[in-house]
Amino acid sequence: MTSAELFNQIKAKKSFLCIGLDTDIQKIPRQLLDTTDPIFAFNKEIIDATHDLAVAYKPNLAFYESLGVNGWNSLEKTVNYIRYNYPDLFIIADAKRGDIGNTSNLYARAFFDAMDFDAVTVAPYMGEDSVTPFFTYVGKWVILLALTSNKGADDFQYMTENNEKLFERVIKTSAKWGNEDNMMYVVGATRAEMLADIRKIIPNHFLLVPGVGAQGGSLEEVAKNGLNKQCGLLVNSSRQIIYAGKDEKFAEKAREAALEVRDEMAGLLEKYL
Ligand SMILES: O=C(O)c1cc(=O)[nH]c(=O)n1[C@@H]1O[C@H](COP(=O)(O)O)[C@@H](O)[C@H]1O
Repeated sequence: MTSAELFNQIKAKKSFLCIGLDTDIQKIPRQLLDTTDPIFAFNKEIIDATHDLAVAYKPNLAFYESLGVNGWNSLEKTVNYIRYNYPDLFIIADAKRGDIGNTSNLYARAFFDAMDFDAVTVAPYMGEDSVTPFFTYVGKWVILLALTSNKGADDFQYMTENNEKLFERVIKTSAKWGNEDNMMYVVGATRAEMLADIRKIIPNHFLLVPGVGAQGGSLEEVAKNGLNKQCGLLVNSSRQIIYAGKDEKFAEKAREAALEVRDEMAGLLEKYL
């Protein structure tokens, strides 16, 4: 998918919402536990109830890998379900990978060939040859961690040399490895005050912004500082949406929560775009 195609979807849906499928076997409604694949059953209902309000879904791999081979099967079924039923949606493997080139090649094959994800989150620490193998798959994306939403972001990401913070250096250097149609950056919503500076370095790239909802980031702040002329934002919310309801009406409640976020996004697109 190109950035222009993504923007078309955003305009049509008046939404830049990415729903995080952080599906936790201990949090899903009990009645699903009797089905053959509770994780997939939960995801399917959430996706069916929200697909017209979101432009992307982001399964976080930890929730699937922690269940062993069954989790991996649920993940694959989820990706295929979205791909075949709602082909316009953008699917992100939140895997935070990256290794020596020879190994990154196989991570790329895993997410883009064995499975049909559109994008994978990648950690920048190992540098260029750990990232570029993902670009061999045309139409697929790397989403590089730049400034993360967690407290630990303070440990390294703000280190400064010659007036340049480490995350700014990561963005500046890595922007040369790819382009605006195969590379996005993660910037936490809890760090929205840095978005204006980040936009000076990469005015046109898409950003994946997690940290609204359960982590307390402000959607208004993110939009005000982060929107560009092609929207340029995918804002992720996981727990706030998928666990909005706990009983048999969980999918309906997830839709209500997603609708609330989508309506706010529609207003922000009108206000700032
Ligand atoms: O790469 C990510 O998606 C990510 C980066 C980051 O800086 N912060 C962050 O929360 N995430 C992920 O985004 C999701 C946030 O979930 P909620 O806090 O429940 O909305 C989780 O899957 C996190 O792993």
